[in-house]
Amino acid sequence: MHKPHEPSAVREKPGRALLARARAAALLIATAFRADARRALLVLVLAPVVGGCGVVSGLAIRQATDAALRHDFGAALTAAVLLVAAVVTTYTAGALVSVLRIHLQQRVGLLLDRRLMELTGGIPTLTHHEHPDYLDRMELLRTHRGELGGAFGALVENLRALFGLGTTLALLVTVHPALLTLPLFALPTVFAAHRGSVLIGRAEGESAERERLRRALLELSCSPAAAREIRVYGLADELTRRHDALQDTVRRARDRADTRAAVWSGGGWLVFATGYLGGVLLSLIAVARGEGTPGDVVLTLVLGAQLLGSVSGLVALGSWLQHALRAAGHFLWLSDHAALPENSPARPGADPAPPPGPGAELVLDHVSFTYPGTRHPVLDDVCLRVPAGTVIALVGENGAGKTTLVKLLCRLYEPTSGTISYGGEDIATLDVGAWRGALTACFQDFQRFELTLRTAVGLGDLPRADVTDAVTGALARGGGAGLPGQLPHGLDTQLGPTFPGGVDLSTGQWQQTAMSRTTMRERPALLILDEPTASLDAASEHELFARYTAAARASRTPPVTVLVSHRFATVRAADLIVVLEGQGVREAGSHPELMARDGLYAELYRLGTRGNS
Ligand SMILES: Nc1ncnc2c1ncn2[C@@H]1O[C@H](COP(=O)(O)OP(=O)(O)OP(=O)(O)O)[C@@H](O)[C@H]1O
Repeated sequence: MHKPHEPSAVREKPGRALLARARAAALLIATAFRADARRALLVLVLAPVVGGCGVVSGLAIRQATDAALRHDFGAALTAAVLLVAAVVTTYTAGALVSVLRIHLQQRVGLLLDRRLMELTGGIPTLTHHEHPDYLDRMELLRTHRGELGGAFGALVENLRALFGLGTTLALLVTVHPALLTLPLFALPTVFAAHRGSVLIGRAEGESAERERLRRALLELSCSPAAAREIRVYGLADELTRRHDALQDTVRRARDRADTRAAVWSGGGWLVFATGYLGGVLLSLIAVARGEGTPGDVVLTLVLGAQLLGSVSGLVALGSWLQHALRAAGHFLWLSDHAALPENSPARPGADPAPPPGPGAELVLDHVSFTYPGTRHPVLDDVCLRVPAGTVIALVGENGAGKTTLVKLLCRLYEPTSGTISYGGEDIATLDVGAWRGALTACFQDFQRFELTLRTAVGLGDLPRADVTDAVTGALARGGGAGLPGQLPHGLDTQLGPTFPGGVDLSTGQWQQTAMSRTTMRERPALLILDEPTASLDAASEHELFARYTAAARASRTPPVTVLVSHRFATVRAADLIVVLEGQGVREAGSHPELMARDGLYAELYRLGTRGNS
């Protein structure tokens, strides 16, 4: 199992890093072309042109200097016109490149955001949420998401700077071949910047898990849901202390990396400054010996300064590019992860069958399940046969595995061994989307969708989400018939305090929207009710479940209804009661059968109803 203080697997193997960067660059260029092919092409052509303009300016300055010293007015004027043209092109084309770059950056960022939603939402099970690697990558992606958008811009700017550097060097050679060695003095600067960026990236990777925990504490402290308990238990200071401790370790690790990166960078610049000084001396000596013109000295000074600008620009841009490519690399990791066979909605090689229609038998055949990353099975060798139309209640102490069984039925996890079949078909071989479309479920920790009441209920059956009769029918079945009348704009009331004019509901009212959402699908094969009514009183819960089960039983194609509840007044009405204990089924039968057996159920029942007798 992953230990909190182990270095994260986010760290890259050096051999693979180059390939990963190349893939990331290809992803950015391809996304830019998908976003806007014409502008992407224009910016990729214009960027080198702008980069090369600096050299034209240098040539014009040399020409103007020598012509002025010769008192050649015509040649000096031509050089001046060339200089102005080069400067104007640099600024106008440069401005155009910047505008295009920003436009494309935004489009690329939006496309990648959208893809990110597809990737995270498209993984059919919840298993990936158990992987520390996945969580760490997501944390890094969240932190550096902004850089993803800017990544294409980093590529363009590097292209411009690289072209500028190349042409500057080509011209320096014409002054003195030895000046070609000048870039060698720039190499330590580039290496130092790369080294610094690697150190910073490594520190970020290694502290990603602590940073994720820090952020979780921050979110917890700001969460309205946690606000009451934080105050009642006086947790604010403790949360802040834990947050600060994590922040300190993260900051220390990152500060250490920043300092080491700065030392590398300073050393690199010192080497370059020495080379530049040597280059200028060389051209001065050449003029003193009559081997060059004063224009050459001016050119060396101008190009040397330009080289300095190009190299420093390239170094800064290079580290921008490194960060951007690293962010794109996290994105690619996620993309690869989502493409793994176990994360694919369809099993490889299988042609998923549609699920059998409602009104069929549900069978659990030797089902075992262990949560990923853990050792002990939560369910072990569970066998159950549930005929069509049965209302089955799952009972057991906290942690007995009731919700886990429900998650397996919804295919949010796959059994570690054994099969679950419906109508004779192993549900693992069915199309996962179609299987989920055939069931409906209300969970203990249901979602409070901050939408209009109509949509919050209607999205229980998306194709009919806007059909008023369908929504009001679902509200009636789900115990929320009175809700529209209690809200200022009826079905069209915006729910939730986040939105302007949004109305917050009581816990019971939120529960009614969730229960109503569950009844939007009219002919489900499987109806799952996993303690969604915990905050209703026992009598209301009993009445609601009685209504649900009566409607289910009256259907011509009755679903299997799976009920999880700790309330025995509700449970006793089920056709089949399954008591889970010690990873398996301890007892199963109807209420009279189990009471006659006088086993665990009878004991729990007596305990659960003692207060009511
Ligand atoms: N995502 C998870 N990763 C690892 N273990 C988990 C996970 N979810 C649940 N468990 C463990 O599985 C066991 C069964 O949990 P489950 O939620 O199924 O119990 P339950 O019977 O529904 O409990 P309750 O009545 O409290 O809702 C518990 O020991 C729990 O700690």
